[in-house]
Amino acid sequence: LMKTFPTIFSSSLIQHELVANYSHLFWVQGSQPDLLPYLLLAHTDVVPASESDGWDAPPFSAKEIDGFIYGRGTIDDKSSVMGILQALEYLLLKGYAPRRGFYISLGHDEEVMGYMGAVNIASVLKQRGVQLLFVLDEGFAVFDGLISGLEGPAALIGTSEKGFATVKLSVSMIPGHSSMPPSETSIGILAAAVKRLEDNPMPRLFGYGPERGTFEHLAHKFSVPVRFIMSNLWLFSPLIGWVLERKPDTNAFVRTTTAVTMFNAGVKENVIASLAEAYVNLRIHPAQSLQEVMDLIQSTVGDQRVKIELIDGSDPLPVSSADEKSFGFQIIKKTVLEIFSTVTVAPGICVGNTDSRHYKDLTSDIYRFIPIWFKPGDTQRFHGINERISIKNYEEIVAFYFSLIQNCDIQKLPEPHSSVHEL
Ligand SMILES: CCCCCCCC/C=C\CCCCCCCC(=O)NCC(=O)O
Ligand SMILES: [Zn+2]
Ligand SMILES: [Zn+2]
Repeated sequence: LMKTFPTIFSSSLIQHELVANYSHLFWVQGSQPDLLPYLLLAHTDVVPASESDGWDAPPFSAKEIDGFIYGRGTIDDKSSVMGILQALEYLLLKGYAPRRGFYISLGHDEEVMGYMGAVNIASVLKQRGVQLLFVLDEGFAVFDGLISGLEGPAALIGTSEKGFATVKLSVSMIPGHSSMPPSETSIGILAAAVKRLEDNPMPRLFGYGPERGTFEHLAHKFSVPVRFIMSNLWLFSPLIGWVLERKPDTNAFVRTTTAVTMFNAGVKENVIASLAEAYVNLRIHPAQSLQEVMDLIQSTVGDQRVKIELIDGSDPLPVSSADEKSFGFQIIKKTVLEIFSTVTVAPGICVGNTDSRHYKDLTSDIYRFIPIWFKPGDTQRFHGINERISIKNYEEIVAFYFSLIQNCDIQKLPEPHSSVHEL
């Protein structure tokens, strides 16, 4: 970073510090100290990737194919790390000095919950008495063609994020010779418990959380018969929920999702396994609590031999403002529309978790959005194979932050236009 962005690291306007050895915190001084600062967030770590899973290019090669850069992290979250810094480097080179000061925080362990990076940066800022106007992190994006009937792309700005639970299920039994097996093994008991969880998804809750506002915002962009349905969610929520749950990416809006992500058991082919363990990762719909989810897991597993432990978890996050007076939301929206004039901007509930949740004591307004385009098939690239970003889209991301930083320099939002009736 120091080699690529020399102006940032030598600017007298910028203080840079390392937190918890590997996370970066930048303070960009504004000329008007009375303006409340904001925070741009991203992270430098990535989830693992293995070429043998079927990548078209080695996952750490950043190889360009047909206008796309392939590599783990190109979506999550290097485009944002580099986009923010590239935009700031350009601005400084042009002689720009912001009026409103801002922080840039780059965590190093977001994919393992941010307990070292984001947690320590948030605590440093808290000790310094910092209050933030808003926080902008990764999370949601521009979605194009993911919901049938929706005309044109939609930029969803995450005004909240789902809660989560990581639950360990385990079954222990006395090991023995595989030639004299008991009628049930630890592996069989655990597999049956896991299957019951997969066969009995958490209840459909579409319409009971902030996702309702998303679809109300988007209603006018649906083709005519669907528009009527979307405009009457009080009546049609069950029907829409039923349609959305058919695809994994839209099912995430509908309910608490249940993903069995790890399963380990056995040490040798002729020994009855003494221990079988599985990890289940759930993302909690805003209309449910962590405790309610734990109770449902208990009753669905319904077998005292399966030990159920909550390893980590949190309730869904508070909902940030998205009205006409919301500085952060309106500035992000304005900036999106400057870059992509044809998209519809709407608030949404981010289906994954982000470092931004660790900053909730420093601000009441947290937004999750990077202007990355997701077309059909692209959501599977997130933590999956062939993660990639188009060079054009990367330029748009840089342009987005370049513009956003300048747009934040206004003192306050212009007054909303009064209607004739109000006059
Ligand atoms: C017009 C509406 C279409 C909506 C389709 C939404 C599909 C959502 C697809 C992708 C977004 C996924 C966001 C996840 C961001 C989380 C970042 C992350 O990996 N955090 C770690 C973690 O959650 O474990
Ligand atoms: Zn991420
Ligand atoms: Zn991630």
